[in-house]
Amino acid sequence: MKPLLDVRGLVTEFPGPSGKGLRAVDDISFQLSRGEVLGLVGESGSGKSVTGFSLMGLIDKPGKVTAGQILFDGEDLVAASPERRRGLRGRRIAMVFQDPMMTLNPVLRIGTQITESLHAHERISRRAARARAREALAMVGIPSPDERLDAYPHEFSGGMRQRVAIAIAMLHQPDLIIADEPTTALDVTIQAQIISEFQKLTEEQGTAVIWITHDLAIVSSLADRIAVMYGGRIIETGGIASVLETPRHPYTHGLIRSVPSENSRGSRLAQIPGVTPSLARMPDGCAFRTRCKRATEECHARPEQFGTELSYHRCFHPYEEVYA
Ligand SMILES: Nc1ncnc2c1ncn2[C@@H]1O[C@H](COP(=O)(O)OP(=O)(O)OP(=O)(O)O)[C@@H](O)[C@H]1O
Repeated sequence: MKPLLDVRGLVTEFPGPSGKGLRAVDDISFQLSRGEVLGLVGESGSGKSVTGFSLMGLIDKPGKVTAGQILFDGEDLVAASPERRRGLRGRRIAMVFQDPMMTLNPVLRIGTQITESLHAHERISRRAARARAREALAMVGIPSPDERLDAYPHEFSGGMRQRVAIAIAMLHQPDLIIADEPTTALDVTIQAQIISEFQKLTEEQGTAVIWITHDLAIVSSLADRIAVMYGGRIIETGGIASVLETPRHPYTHGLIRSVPSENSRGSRLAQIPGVTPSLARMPDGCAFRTRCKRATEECHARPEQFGTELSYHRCFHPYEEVYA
């Protein structure tokens, strides 16, 4: 069956100091089926968010997608007009951000924001839109939804604001939601509630999800597959159990073995020893070679992708050698 999303050789660049484009996303390819959940993980700066924004068509100038295709239900979004992309955004592809205020307007009542979002894509009466808005808030567990429709975003707690942002993302039953660390800024108990409710909703509606996170514990509990990013590249991808149990790339192995540092809210931020090179200084060949204790001469050449598209790794060294 045709995948819902088929990303082929995607490159997103920002201008570097010397005028040369720096690749924040560097030739990535992956597929996603309907209803499937892909965990996109990697250290800070590895290109996860830029991947999400590229898929949404939200890369701000002078950044740009410079190569590749994003086939969404067979249609190449890279080649699509800005109007077409706007028409898909929020309706068939939605995004939930770490900060719900990226979605919410601070000066508009929540009910108005939800009904405006409905009117943007549907012909619907004011009365019906208000009823839908009430249902949307109830669906994400907002108590007394009728009264809360008239509240402003600042009258909600951080967790409740994120629930509202999720309600807006789910409003048109999109085929795909890109969730960019939506719970990282929340307390751990609230995180767990929101993750499980989000998972329930997306499962019920058959929504495919790209869940962007530093936290391997989160992806292990909700993703079907995982793609591991480093230096803008996907260096390993596969089924969640096989990658987490038998990682094939030393970077993935390092992420799994690293003692995660916790932010003040208790989110686990994956970080392995050594400094991630800046985009301008990303080594050629295997990007990870400057931090890899197994690196040899051959790692200076760029590794070829091998294995099938859904399960490949880009380390030259045989598994036994890497983990000996
Ligand atoms: N607007 C921009 N202009 C220039 N460079 C950018 C811009 N946005 C992102 N980058 C660069 O792209 C690279 C990837 O950033 P990205 O935000 O995707 O990382 P990430 O993996 O999501 O990290 P984090 O988990 O910390 O959010 C970084 O080197 C970042 O500095």
